[in-house]
Amino acid sequence: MVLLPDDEDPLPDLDFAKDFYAKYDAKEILGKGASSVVRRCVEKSTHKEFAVKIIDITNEGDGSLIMENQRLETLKEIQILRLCAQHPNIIELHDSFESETFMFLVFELCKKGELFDYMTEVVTLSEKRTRQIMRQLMEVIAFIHSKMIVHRDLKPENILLDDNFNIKLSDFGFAVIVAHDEDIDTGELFGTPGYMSPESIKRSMYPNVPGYGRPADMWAAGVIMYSLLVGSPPFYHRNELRMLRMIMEGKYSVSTADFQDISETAIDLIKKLLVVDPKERLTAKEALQHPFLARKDKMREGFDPKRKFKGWVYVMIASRYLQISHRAQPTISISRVRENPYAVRDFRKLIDSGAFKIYGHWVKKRGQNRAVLFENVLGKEIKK
Ligand SMILES: Nc1ncnc2c1ncn2[C@@H]1O[C@H](COP(=O)(O)OP(=O)(O)OP(=O)(O)O)[C@@H](O)[C@H]1O
Repeated sequence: MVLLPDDEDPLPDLDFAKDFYAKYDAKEILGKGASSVVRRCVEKSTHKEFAVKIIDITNEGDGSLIMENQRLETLKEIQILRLCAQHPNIIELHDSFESETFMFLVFELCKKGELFDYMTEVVTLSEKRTRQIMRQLMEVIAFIHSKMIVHRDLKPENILLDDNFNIKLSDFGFAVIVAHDEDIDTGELFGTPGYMSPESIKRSMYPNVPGYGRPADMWAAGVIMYSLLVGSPPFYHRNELRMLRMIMEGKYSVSTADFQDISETAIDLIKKLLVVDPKERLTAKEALQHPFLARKDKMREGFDPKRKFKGWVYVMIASRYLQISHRAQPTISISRVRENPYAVRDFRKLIDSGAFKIYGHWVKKRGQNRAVLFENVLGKEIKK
């Protein structure tokens, strides 16, 4: 057993992993999965950093019982990752090793971690930032779907970010290759409840409904887009069965205070992704043509004095407008804030970021306004 000074988790014995140790130095733990540990590692020949996913394929510490399923699933994941190797927004599998008891998958290192953590940190993303992420996500989906690969577990936890905040789709553990869009007809539920499509849930409940396929990924993309803009998922209920029912019925809201600052174009794309009938749902190629994603954000260009002068004129006009509108802004009355603090933009941001810091991003549920929590405290104080 090998132990690094900074963690308690043992590294696989040298004997079990000599091929890996011959090429790499294992470093600190980056994260853990259900049956895997991910560590930073350094390639000895190039001194380049990578992330190695070490999967234990035994269910006895001594390696006596090989979990053949785990091994076969990992081999299938490797095969799919190799098929996707050319895409810049898919995590690159650099190397892989198999010993009697462990499998080692060496991936490019994504230092910025998961999109999920980034969302928890920033609460909500601007439309511009959402557009950048969703465009990359749709390009990746269009790419894998052109190869008839269905990811089946798209969610912010499986989207890693590189140093430049480009997305890297990871975790192809549930991915399958299909021939047609109704090919996945297993009664077993795959994926993560909040991101599951209505058709995959129905398939698991009723044996005589059709199977599902690529559109299931587009549903998950809709859930991700909603969560990026709003900061909470569209479908949530503490009772999981109720949540699954909400998904099957496509019951979500785009009319709460959360949507006050969100453009019609963005809402329109969400609505066209979160369509219950998979045949009516946008494909990734179609989504890329949607005005929200097709819109070009201004790029930095070379110096142009005429444009620069024009820019200054706009700045002057805008600052004058801001001065006027600032003066004209209604003062926020205490009674208005007491009545509904969540309706006041600045308070909304404050409540959101406070709630996120304390509870994490699951706290905000559909139908539950976080202002209620705020009001309760305030109410009690007033009564005193
Ligand atoms: N290439 C990478 N670069 C940086 N961090 C990574 C990389 N791959 C995984 N991680 C980190 O390691 C953690 C565990 O990864 P892993 O893929 O094993 O997780 P998981 O998807 O939660 O597990 P499971 O495979 O059981 O579903 C992730 O949460 C992520 O933060």
